[in-house]
Amino acid sequence: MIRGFSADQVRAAEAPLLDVGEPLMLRAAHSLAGHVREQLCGGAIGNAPPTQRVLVLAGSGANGGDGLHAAAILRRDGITADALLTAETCHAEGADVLREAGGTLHCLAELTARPGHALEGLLGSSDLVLDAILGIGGRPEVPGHLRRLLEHLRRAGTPVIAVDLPSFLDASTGEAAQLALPARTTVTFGAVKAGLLLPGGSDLAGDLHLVDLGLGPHLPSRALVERLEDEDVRRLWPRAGRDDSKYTRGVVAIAAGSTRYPGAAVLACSGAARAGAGMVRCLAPAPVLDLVLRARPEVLGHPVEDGGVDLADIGRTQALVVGPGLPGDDARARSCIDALREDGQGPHRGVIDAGGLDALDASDAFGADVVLTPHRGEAQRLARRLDIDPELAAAPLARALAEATGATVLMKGAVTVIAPPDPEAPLLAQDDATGYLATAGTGDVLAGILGTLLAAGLPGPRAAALAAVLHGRAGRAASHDGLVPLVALDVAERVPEVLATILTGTEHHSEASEGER
Ligand SMILES: NC(=O)C1=CN([C@@H]2O[C@H](COP(=O)(O)OP(=O)(O)OC[C@H]3O[C@@H](n4cnc5c(N)ncnc54)[C@H](OP(=O)(O)O)[C@@H]3O)[C@@H](O)[C@H]2O)[C@@H](O)CC1
Ligand SMILES: Nc1ncnc2c1ncn2[C@@H]1O[C@H](COP(=O)(O)OP(=O)(O)O)[C@@H](O)[C@H]1O
Ligand SMILES: [K+]
Repeated sequence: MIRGFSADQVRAAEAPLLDVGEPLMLRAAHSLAGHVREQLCGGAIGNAPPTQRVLVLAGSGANGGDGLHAAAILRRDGITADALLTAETCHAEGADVLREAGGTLHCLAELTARPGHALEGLLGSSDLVLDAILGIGGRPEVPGHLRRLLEHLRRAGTPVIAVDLPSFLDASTGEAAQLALPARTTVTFGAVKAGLLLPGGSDLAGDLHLVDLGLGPHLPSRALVERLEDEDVRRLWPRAGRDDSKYTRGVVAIAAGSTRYPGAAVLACSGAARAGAGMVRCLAPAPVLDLVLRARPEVLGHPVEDGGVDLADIGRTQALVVGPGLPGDDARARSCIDALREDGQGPHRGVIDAGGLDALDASDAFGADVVLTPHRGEAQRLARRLDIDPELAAAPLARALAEATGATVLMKGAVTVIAPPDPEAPLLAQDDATGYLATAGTGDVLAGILGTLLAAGLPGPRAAALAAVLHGRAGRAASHDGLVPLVALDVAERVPEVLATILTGTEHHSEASEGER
């Protein structure tokens, strides 16, 4: 598990080490320089091709200091590293050691004041840029004098390593300035910053590489944000045992599909079946069931008429999925929501998606094992009805909806954010997907996968994060790692193979960490 902390939490954890004189900046700089060497020449010191040049963009604070120290270390290893100072002041000790090591410190204000293209010339001769303009003290706004620099680097596509975090990113919330530089890798010090895991920061960070500075014992036991990795999937995934029956493994009932959107039922039932439900029931009008059973003969069909469903009639069910392909006024939406409510007949675990979300009102209250799965538009519509500011960013919007409904909220997007109803519990943020998942019907598949995990008895927030991992990875597999388009049913069909890869640990996975996840 990757655990993300706020800027204040990181500063508080660093304080006792700095008080006793631990050389944290030097340690950070050595690890950073090591990483740069690895990028340039596979880790062999003194072996860098002499033509490759590193340029450190150094701001006024300690983040700039990390970059300047790292440049000096690289120089001492025979790698050409210089600095471009982006502010009026810079980290004095870092500047001294880089000068002593033979490096040049260019000044941005001077270069831009010169006639001609001195700045572009310097940038054009750099093979790798270290972004050390701002660290955890940075605000997500770009001052005017830095625009030309950032615009040029974005256009040129020069590889960037972010020092601690991409500059102009809020370390705690993930909010980023539009011109912030996307990094190939982020080398982050002491602890992963929460903003690197959330929408905004996660889009900029590239591969995460955590440098252990010994902060572990000083970090709070609760992180702000968590992210599941393969080892977590291996730990949490429900396995079938010798004593299991289809009922003990979990029965999921899915109220989905209508005359207008019949395919949604096929997709949701396929997601549920492929994720390993003991049994999938589908509650839908007869023509929809006909379609579902042609695609998935293993599903049990429960025909419904206009008047909704009597759940007491359908037999044992551990989780209920309601909403894919339902108009908000479909009678199944209200009867299933009533069952899922804290004061309802149960089951008290399930998924409310799509049309189900549009049928919710302010009086509906749930427990944490009910998961709402809105995309941004659905979340905003629901927020308006619940008197919540619909313009909030994804994470605070998910938090507010969870608090208002008592349910877990899974907010869809390139980064999927999951808010448990307990405001003190960490958010979960998964970034496993591909833009090719932005195609009709993939959300229906996700609802089915999640329904199966809830039916197996997993707690709402964990089930939601696991479903997001599986769904994102299946999307990646179906699109050949983001190379070719996919259709929603492909995503369901790829779930078993992706799961097998994760459970057997046969795929290279995130390199985040030198110990402190
Ligand atoms: N502490 C430790 O033990 C260790 C810390 N380490 C390193 O320290 C880093 C934190 O350093 P830091 O606190 O000096 O903050 P940093 O982000 O470099 O600069 C903040 C300055 O920038 C300014 N500023 C802010 N936003 C701005 C904007 N949009 N545009 C322009 N300016 C802006 C702001 O000025 P203000 O405007 O607020 O007066 C302030 O002066 C951390 O990320 C890690 O790399 C490592 O060495 C390991 C050990
Ligand atoms: N740009 C993107 N990158 C990665 N995943 C995405 C992107 N856009 C959407 N997704 C994912 O695709 C799914 C789309 O769900 P949804 O919008 O409900 O689709 P539908 O209602 O058509 O089934 C969600 O799981 C979402 O996280
Ligand atoms: K930085």
